[in-house]
Amino acid sequence: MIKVYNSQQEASEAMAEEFKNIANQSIKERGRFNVSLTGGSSPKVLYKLLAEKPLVDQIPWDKTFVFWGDERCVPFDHEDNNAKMAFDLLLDKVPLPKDNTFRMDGRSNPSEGAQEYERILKQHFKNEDPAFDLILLGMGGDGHTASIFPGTEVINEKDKWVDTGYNAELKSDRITLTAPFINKARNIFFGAFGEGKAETLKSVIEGDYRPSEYPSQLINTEQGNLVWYLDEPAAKQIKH
Ligand SMILES: O=C1O[C@H](COP(=O)(O)O)[C@@H](O)[C@H](O)[C@H]1O
Repeated sequence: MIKVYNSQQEASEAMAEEFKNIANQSIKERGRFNVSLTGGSSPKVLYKLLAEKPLVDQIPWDKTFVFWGDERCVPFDHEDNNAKMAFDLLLDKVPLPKDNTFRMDGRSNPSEGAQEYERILKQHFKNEDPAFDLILLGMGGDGHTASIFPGTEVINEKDKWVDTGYNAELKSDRITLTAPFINKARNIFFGAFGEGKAETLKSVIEGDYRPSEYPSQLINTEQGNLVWYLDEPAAKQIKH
């Protein structure tokens, strides 16, 4: 489903409302809310909104478990660290127990970091279907999502839940959830804002299936809801 709003602010308000609904529904049905966060620019307004009243008081943070969809292999206090951004804008401002957060760490060895994160996920989901209640994703201007970049090996991964990624432009190692694991989620929100995303969005949503060029095309939930939250400038080249 594609939802288009006048601005990133309006789209983020709608995402925040749905985030709250999914959190409460998940806790009602399964006792906890498992969410995977994204980095980049697209979730920043959403994170701020979730930390503000009234929403902050409407989410049962003590039953919320926070993971990440991808991470850059940089120290936690580095300005490019995805988890740091989420802590700064959201997680440090809400009553979320610190033990309920699970950061990726690939600083010393990305491959070992990916294996370790898969072990953490398997332990967390050992008594239930390994499906996130909600995964937040962004889409880069090159069509990547999480840290699944064009032309990289992780695009073809079928079995692992977590793998290494590589950003050739920045020459930086990454850790990322794989597309098959992301696709198990009950809900996936893709946020993309600004005119700079318009052309790539058209290729991803309406173009031929070429996932090695546009890895975001790999994302397609098996059993859940996939919603694109866009602003008008990002959506200007697609039918909606
Ligand atoms: O490198 C990354 O980029 C994507 C997209 O970011 P955006 O700034 O274009 O929204 C992001 O989803 C991912 O978490 C991040 O590591």
